[in-house]
Amino acid sequence: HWGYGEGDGPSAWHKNYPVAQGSRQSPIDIIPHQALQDRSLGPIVLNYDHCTSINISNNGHSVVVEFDDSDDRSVIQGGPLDNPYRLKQFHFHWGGKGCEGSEHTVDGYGYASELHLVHWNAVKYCSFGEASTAPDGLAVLGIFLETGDDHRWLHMITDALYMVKFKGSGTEFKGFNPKCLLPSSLHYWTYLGSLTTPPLHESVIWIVLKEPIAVSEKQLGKFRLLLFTGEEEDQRTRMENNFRPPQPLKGRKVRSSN
Ligand SMILES: NS(=O)(=O)c1cccc(NC(=O)NCCCCO)c1
Ligand SMILES: [Zn+2]
Repeated sequence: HWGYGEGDGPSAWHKNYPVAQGSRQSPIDIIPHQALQDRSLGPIVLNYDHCTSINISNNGHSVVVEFDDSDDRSVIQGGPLDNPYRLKQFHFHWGGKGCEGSEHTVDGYGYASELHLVHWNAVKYCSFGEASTAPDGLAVLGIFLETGDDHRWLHMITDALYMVKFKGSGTEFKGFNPKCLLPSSLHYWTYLGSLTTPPLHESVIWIVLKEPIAVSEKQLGKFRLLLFTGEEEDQRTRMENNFRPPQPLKGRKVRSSN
């Protein structure tokens, strides 16, 4: 199976997932000065009000909060999107120390972590699974986390992490609205890319917010108490550095909201 270690990490994924060397892989290094200012790009609109979080779990690659996606209560629309896309889950990628851990980089610089809010096109497709293989099937909102002051709401997640320490563990997690994790500005970069983990489907319209949110080193440290391994395994491997490095742009254009 795939992972982030020596033998099973990002440089080995192409063996089982040849699309790893495809033409629209993610993440990428975003170079702001090369992004195209596109005045036709409207604002991102997030309707997370009647948010329907269900559970939080450790899938052996990250910590994931899943949502009830049986209707259009929690959607993202506008910006580069032709339809509303339904919120399915969010998860994080992080490093082992300060300066690296995000998947996208900006002018070659990484952030300590990156939050991915994953949405699917329920107008055109019947399930997340079907959408995840379609070129316009998914929309992922990426938010950078930098170390600084305590984040006033992130504790709601970090306080639950001890309950999902082991791969395969999960617990109820109701009433969490991810709107509280957004920065003040919704200015963004957008480009066509892929899932950043196997199966690496080239099905994602990426929307990466320019403004990071601040979280404390203490809060980030709690993510590193999670394990890649299950309770029954004797090998206890700390969950950290679960990020894929930037992939070749291969001629793609990155657009910038104004
Ligand atoms: N990291 S990401 O590109 O936002 C992303 C979004 C949605 C799904 C995935 N990857 C997967 O679902 N991989 C399937 C296996 C993971 C759980 O075992 C990655
Ligand atoms: Zn992700």
